[in-house]
Amino acid sequence: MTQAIDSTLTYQSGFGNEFATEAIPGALPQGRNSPQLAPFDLYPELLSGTAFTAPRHENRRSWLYRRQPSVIAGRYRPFVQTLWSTGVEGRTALPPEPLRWAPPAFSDVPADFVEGMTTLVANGNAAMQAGMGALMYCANRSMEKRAFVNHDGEMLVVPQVGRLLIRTEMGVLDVKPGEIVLLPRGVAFQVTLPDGPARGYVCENYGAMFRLPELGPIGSNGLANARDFLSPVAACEGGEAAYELVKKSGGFFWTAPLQSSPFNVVAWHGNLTPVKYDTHHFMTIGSISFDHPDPSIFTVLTSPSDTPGTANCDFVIFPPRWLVAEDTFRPPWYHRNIMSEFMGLVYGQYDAKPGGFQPGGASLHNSMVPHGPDGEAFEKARGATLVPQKLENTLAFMFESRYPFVPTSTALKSSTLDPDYAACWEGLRDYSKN
Ligand SMILES: O=C(O)Cc1cc(O)ccc1O
Ligand SMILES: [Fe+2]
Repeated sequence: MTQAIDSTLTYQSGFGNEFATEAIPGALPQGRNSPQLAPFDLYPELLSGTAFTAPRHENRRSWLYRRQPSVIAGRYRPFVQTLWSTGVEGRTALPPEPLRWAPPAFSDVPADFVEGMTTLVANGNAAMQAGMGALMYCANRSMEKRAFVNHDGEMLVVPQVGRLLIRTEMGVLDVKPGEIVLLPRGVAFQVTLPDGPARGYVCENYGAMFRLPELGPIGSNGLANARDFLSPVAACEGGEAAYELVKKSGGFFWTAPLQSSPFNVVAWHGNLTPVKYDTHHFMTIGSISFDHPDPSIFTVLTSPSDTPGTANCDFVIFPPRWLVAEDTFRPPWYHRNIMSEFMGLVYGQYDAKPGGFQPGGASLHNSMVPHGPDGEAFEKARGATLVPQKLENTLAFMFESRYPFVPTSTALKSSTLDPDYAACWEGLRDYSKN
């Protein structure tokens, strides 16, 4: 009952499609979901990602046909993971100024994807299904016979260093820097590191599931196209190997022994599935006349809140693109935003911060905190000859949320916190006095 995993994995394309996939032909019941006896005596199990009664266009669920139901597990005991915190823990007095972190160093202490996770900033409350955490992982070993399930939110993973081979209940995904992967709430997964140490960013989204943004006047194509999202095919793991199941629930971590693999789904159908997306497929839109547009044109995925147009979280990328705007200050403007901005850099340079913002680093510009291009970027842009210019080999991103982020005490105490970030704007002198 095993489907081989190799570097040429098969995927199904589309976002939110009704998929149907069988590791063994005939494993899906036809014309019904839960027959008295399912093919091969598999157990039908429903995974609901939205309320049963969610509107049809938002409703997400999948039927899994598995060798044993996921309720089979030993007793749960507490599991220690103190760096991965959830939501806003108490009040932290935070100066209303920008913050920036250098990339976290790889350590020799063995850590897998779960052990190597650290929350930098978070907002909201997982139990209230609002808000999100922005985390970074630094992993140097695979999750050997360990599976992880997150009850608190879906996980949007943005690898920055190293490939991730992610086995999920629905199948296997191979993800590298430049790609992203979205792991639904409650789906078991296991991360192995085929190329050695890995580092990256995670949005742990406690709120409504990420979806593609509306395109409005852009029309029916563009930005992230639905067909470029790839979902795994069913890949049941064979054998009776024992596993450890680690769960995160209500901000607490638990561990339970499993007698056999939780990746025992032989077939599944439905529209709730992990997906990966290669950001190179993003159809970027920008100004071909004048003025710097709002960064919402770079939205890949959005998690809405109850207020229209005011996201729980927007996932926004700054990919390679041409700058052609005339009579325009081309980098981002100086601004204050009611939305809160957490940023990371996967590779290359970010045009507003040519120095100081390093790949693997992070920045936080919270609600109403003034920010914009650093002195170097400003000087370059105000004097630039405005010929068409291509920004190449660059990928920055933003988790933008309506809820201000609270940094964790770990993040505030970290040696990676830049004590001198504000200095990057010191050179912005008053030119009007000339
Ligand atoms: O602050 C930032 O660097 C992110 C950002 C980019 C942009 O082009 C416009 C607004 C904005 O917040
Ligand atoms: Fe900004």
